[in-house]
Parts: sequence; C-alpha cells; structure tokens
Amino acid sequence: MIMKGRGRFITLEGGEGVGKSTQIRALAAALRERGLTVVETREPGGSRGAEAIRELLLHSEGDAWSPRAEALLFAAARSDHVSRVITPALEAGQWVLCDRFIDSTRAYQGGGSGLSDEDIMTLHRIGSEALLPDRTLLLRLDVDVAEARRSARTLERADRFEDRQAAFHTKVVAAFDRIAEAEPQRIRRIDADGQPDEVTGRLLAALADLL
Ligand SMILES: Nc1ncnc2c1ncn2[C@@H]1O[C@H](COP(=O)(O)OP(=O)(O)OP(=O)(O)O)[C@@H](O)[C@H]1O
Ligand SMILES: Cc1cn([C@H]2C[C@H](O)[C@@H](COP(=O)(O)O)O2)c(=O)[nH]c1=O
Repeated sequence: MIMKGRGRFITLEGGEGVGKSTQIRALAAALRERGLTVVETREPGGSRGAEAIRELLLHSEGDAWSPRAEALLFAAARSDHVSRVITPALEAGQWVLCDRFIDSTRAYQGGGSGLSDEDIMTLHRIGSEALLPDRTLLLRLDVDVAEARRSARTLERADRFEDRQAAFHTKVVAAFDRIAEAEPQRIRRIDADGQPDEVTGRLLAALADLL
C-alpha cells in the first residue's frame, strides 16, 4: 500500500485589509490545479465551536474581554480548530491554507495588547501542542493602501479589532515584522502591493521548495 505523506500547513498573516482572504482563494485554486487537495480555513473560526467563539471575540461590546481573557478565547478556538479540522486534514495528506493563526495572537494580543510572547506560546502549547505552520506568508502593505482597499469594500459590520486606533495597528504590524525577522525559515515576507495575480505569483514562489 502506498502511504500518503503528511500534508502541508500554510498560514497567511498580516494586518487588516492586506488581501489575505483574496489570496487564500487564489492560492487554493493554483494549488488545486497542481493536483493537490486543499482545505481553506480561517481563524478565529474554522470549526463549529471556534466559529461560536469568533462571534464572541469579534462582535461583543468594545471592551467585553480583558487582553488575557481574549488570548484564552483565541487559544480555545484554535485548540478546537486544530484538533477537529487542521490535524485530521494534514494526516490525510491534504494542504491546509489558514487565514491567520498563532502569529496573529502574537502580533495582536502580544504586540498590540502587551501580553508576553512566552505566555502566548504557553497557551498555544497547552491548547494546540505548539503546532506551527510549515510556511507562513506575511503579507505586507502600506497601511494607507490597505485602508483604502478596506474602505472600498462593503463590510457587513466592522469587528472589535478593526475599530481600534491606528496606534494599535501600528504596533501589530511592527510585531509581525519582529516575528518574521526572528523566524526567516518559516516566515516569508511578501509584498502585497500590485494586482492580485502578481501577489499570488509571489506567494507561489515562496512555496516553491514545498511543492
Ligand atoms: N491586490 C489587490 N489590489 C486591489 N484590491 C485588492 C487586492 N487584494 C484584495 N483587494 C481588495 O481589498 C479588500 C481587502 O481584501 P481582503 O478581504 O482579501 O483582505 P484581508 O487581509 O482578508 O482583510 P481583513 O483582515 O480585513 O479580513 C477587498 O475589497 C479586496 O477585494
Ligand atoms: C486569529 C486572530 C485574529 N485576531 C483579530 C485580527 C482581526 O482583526 C480579527 C479577525 O478578522 P478577519 O477579518 O477574519 O481577519 O481578529 C486577533 O486579534 N488574534 C488572533 O489570534
């Protein structure tokens, strides 16, 4: 019997409106054309329980959660998502493309809200056995361009994080950069400016060694 190898776990990260959702769809299509079985998912969310927590996190009243409670909720959602969706797909030899994962907690609850990276990674070890992606693609875009893209789209409702001040988002973007600098093998910084298909080409190039 031919044993199927473990699949690949790829995450897309970045600040608000940099094009992650658009690129997940395009990347999934490009990988399927290469004959791969691809699961598209997102955080917070991706499983029934995690989607319920997403609603609490994104759409409760402004200061409903303290930063620590928020980090615990993200970790709980991730734990369910990992055990019910991500790990089974990887074990079945599938590629998992996830819109945000642990690096978002490190950037938003760490860089943005001041929790230590050590505490965040401890929660990740307890909740998700410290699972890390095979490759993380960090989309980088000038904040003004991202803001212009976001205001051009019709949002159903802004979430609690999008509503935060510019200073919070500046700290988030700086934290993403620090994390990427510390882990150059796993995390590749991608220029998200330009036409969507140009950006997809850059993402595929950053996955070439895994294909
Ligand atoms: N390369 C691009 N050029 C111009 N517009 C783009 C490009 N990529 C995405 N957009 C548009 O920018 C907006 C934000 O894109 P998208 O929702 O994919 O970003 P996101 O990173 O997932 O955002 P969020 O973090 O807010 O969920 C959408 O209206 C999308 O159509
Ligand atoms: C996973 C994760 C997400 N967030 C924040 C980042 C965004 O503002 C929202 C998710 O909205 P999106 O439109 O689906 O990107 O949640 C966070 O603060 N911490 C996390 O771990």
